Amino acid sequence: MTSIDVQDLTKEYGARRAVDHLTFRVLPGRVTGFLGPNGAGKSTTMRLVLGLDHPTSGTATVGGRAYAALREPLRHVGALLDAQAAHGSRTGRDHLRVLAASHRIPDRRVDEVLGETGLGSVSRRRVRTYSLGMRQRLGIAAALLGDPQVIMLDEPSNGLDPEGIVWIRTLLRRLADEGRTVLVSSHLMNETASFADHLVVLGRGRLLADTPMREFIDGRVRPAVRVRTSDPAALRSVLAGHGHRVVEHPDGHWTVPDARVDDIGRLVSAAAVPLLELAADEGTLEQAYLDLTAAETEFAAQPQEA
Ligand SMILES: Nc1ncnc2c1ncn2[C@@H]1O[C@H](COP(=O)(O)OP(=O)(O)OP(=O)(O)O)[C@@H](O)[C@H]1O
Repeated sequence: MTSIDVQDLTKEYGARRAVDHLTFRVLPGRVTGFLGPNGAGKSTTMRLVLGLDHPTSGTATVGGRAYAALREPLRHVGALLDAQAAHGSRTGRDHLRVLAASHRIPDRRVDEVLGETGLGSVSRRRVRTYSLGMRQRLGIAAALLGDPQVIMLDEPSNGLDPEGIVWIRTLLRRLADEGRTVLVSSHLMNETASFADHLVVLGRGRLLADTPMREFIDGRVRPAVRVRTSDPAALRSVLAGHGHRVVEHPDGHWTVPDARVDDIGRLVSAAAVPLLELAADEGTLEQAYLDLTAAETEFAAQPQEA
């Protein structure tokens, strides 16, 4: 089983502790979203896993071994940390061929990953002419080159167009379904919610959460019901009669906080109140995340004095 294991990991840069006694495990067969405010230590953790930096203390291993101890590491771990890493004067194809040659990976595989990442038609152009989205795709192609069991991507949706965002979502799901270990950092909550099964959340270098995504949301966002009626007086009366508060929105829909859709549905239909809409208002990852990280954000905007 090829997991990423981070054990009591600490990294200090001078007086600044970027990663602080961090312990978590990323398991195969699912996509783990890696979240945290700016400066929380996500990239540093990924760099430590890849042996690009040395921990002050603790360990980070892949399949039980330090990255530096892996022979032909691209065959074990594929990573995208910095989309600008490719040489601008090389073509995309040559960039991948150089990487492939260093790991005895056949050129055939270069063409496969170029096709898979949609870069086939631009593969003979120099990287310096690539858009940010194309560079991201090239970085992802490099990560996939060695057909690794473990994939780590730092902000892979960055610069991708809507079609690219759908593509990356499908790719991540497929990689997890193939039994690979997939760790993906992102600042985009809707995006992360669309592909992650599990979350690891950092704040100021420490672990804030390591839970399945559904539990993460349900544990922090209370259930509510969204409702719309053509008879507001009747709806208000039946809900108030059963002790429910309502929040009325300008577009005409109401929210009933701390309520379950089945209960509200029963009450309203028993009272024969006409309904135009009735739905469970499920919490979003964004709501849950902001609730958790409110105290951990180093660079929040300050309210302006009037
Ligand atoms: N090479 C370095 N030298 C000094 N400080 C560093 C270095 N790399 C990271 N840091 C500091 O460590 C902390 C964690 O940074 P890191 O880039 O890991 O956070 P992050 O969660 O990836 O942030 P972001 O979401 O903004 O990418 C920050 O305070 C950062 O300034």
